[in-house]
Amino acid sequence: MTFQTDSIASIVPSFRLDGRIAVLTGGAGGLAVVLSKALVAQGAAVALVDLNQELCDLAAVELRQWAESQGINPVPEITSWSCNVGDADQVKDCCDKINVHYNEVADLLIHTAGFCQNVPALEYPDDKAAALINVNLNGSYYMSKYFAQPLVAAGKPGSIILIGSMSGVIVNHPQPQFAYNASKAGVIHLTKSLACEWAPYNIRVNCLSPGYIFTPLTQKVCEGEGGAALQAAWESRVPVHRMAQPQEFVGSILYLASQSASSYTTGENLVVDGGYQCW
Ligand SMILES: NC(=O)c1ccc[n+]([C@@H]2O[C@H](COP(=O)([O-])OP(=O)(O)OC[C@H]3O[C@@H](n4cnc5c(N)ncnc54)[C@H](O)[C@@H]3O)[C@@H](O)[C@H]2O)c1
Ligand SMILES: OC[C@@H](O)C(O)[C@H](O)CO
Repeated sequence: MTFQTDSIASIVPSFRLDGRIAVLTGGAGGLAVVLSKALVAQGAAVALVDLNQELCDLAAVELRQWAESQGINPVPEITSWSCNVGDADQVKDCCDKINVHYNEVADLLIHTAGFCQNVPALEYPDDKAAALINVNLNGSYYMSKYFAQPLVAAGKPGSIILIGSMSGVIVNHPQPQFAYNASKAGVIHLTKSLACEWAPYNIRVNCLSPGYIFTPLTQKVCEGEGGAALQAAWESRVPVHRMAQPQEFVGSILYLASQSASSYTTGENLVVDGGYQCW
């Protein structure tokens, strides 16, 4: 493959996503609500997918209103879909319906759906731990597989961004969460495995692994009993001494989504954690 370097456009990548169709799971969640704005601002149509239909519908309405308020014209098509990502049949059905609706195969998957539980391993009910691993790890596989199959059939390139966590490379302290940590370590290695299998189809698969972010996932812990002390303990272990805001992940997502900026990036786990894993 030869690359031109005779114009600015052939050297400086574009982060525009015009014409792309993005499937954004966990679409009603704290990280996705901000990422969805960035996707729409860059010109992508967005299909929000979440277990919580009501909140997902509301997120779609609010996203459209936000885009209009920002003068984005035309507003790319925004839709809302209900799906349990831990159920393979539901995932296949949802991916198929999105492609039929847009009359085109979606080519960008950002998979944020997932959850965390703090339970000591010796006391964790087996079915509860298995259910978490099913959603976080198997769900990442189901979404990737049923997103990729139609792309391969259509011979269209695409980009998959799975959301791991720094918990996939370190063990958080002091809260116990072995099932979450193991599920996220699995997501990171799933990323590498799929990247190798799907490179021949021009489908790049990468993982973004955040540190602690202020979203409903952490807010319910930080605002509960003993939450302030826990947050202080977390922040004392972060070199930048604070938690992140969701918008601090937009740059990484746009980089991994852009076919020109990250054309040679696949199988990567991008850890964005304020330096947590350095200490
Ligand atoms: N918040 C953090 O500190 C943090 C740090 C690292 C990684 N992460 C990861 O980032 C992702 C997004 O987290 P967030 O902070 O936005 O959490 P969040 O709780 O705000 O959002 C998660 C969303 O996923 C949805 N969801 C959960 N289970 C689902 C299922 N079975 N099917 C479909 N949707 C489901 C929820 O309804 C929710 O809308 C998660 O994968 C999380 O593990 C979060
Ligand atoms: O490690 C950061 C996140 O994955 C998450 O916020 C945390 O582990 C929840 O306890």
